[in-house]
Amino acid sequence: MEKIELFNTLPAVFAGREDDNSQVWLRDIVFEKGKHYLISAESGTGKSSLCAYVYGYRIDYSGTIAFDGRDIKQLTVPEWCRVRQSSIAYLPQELRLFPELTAMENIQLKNRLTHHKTEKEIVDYFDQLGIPDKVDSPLGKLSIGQQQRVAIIRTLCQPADFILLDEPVSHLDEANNAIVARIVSDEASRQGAGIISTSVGNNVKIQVDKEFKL
Ligand SMILES: Nc1ncnc2c1ncn2[C@@H]1O[C@H](COP(=O)(O)OP(=O)(O)OP(=O)(O)O)[C@@H](O)[C@H]1O
Repeated sequence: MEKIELFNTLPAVFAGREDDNSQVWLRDIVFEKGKHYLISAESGTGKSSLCAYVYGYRIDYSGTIAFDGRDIKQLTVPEWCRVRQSSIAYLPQELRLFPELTAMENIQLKNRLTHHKTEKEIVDYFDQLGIPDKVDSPLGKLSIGQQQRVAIIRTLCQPADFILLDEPVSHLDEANNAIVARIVSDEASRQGAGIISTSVGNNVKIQVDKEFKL
């Protein structure tokens, strides 16, 4: 997938609103593979909704979202499966991890489907992110910031044209933010992938090609 486009898109919940100040809603914009886009906004302005639309979780919007010119509301279930297997890697804001499984088991749920990383590469990520002792810990016993790092590793265990990160460092300190920025941009460069990240202020410190205010 080379590009994701939005044409005059607006969440249904905002219907009737002019949205003059938004650089995303009710505008025509394009996200190109290989570039980093930051979507910054206040709480409640629709960052997570936008991510859910692009990942196909929700369709409660007007206007059109297109992958390489194709309206995504027309995609079939097998096409959505392919998108999620090989085109878009997604870090949801609410992480969507399983508390009763270990950190590694959570990641392997994804990686066993994609075979994208070796176990050693995954353990290396735990080391780099400062949680080497948490590999076999039940996820529910990790702090929220540690859980966020596990979810980031899981996101990287997926081939992608676009890496979609919904508030990826909201629970992390500056040092871990910098580490996440490095490993995400390394992975994006390896694959030539684009990055779309959202932020309410604490944005991941990856050089931005274009910022949109929601
Ligand atoms: N599943 C949903 N279905 C319909 N409307 C929703 C849904 N989730 C959120 N909304 C509404 O969409 C609007 C934007 O919410 P959203 O979660 O996208 O904002 P956000 O910018 O990500 O906020 P935050 O920074 O607090 O996470 C809110 O008015 C919210 O009530």
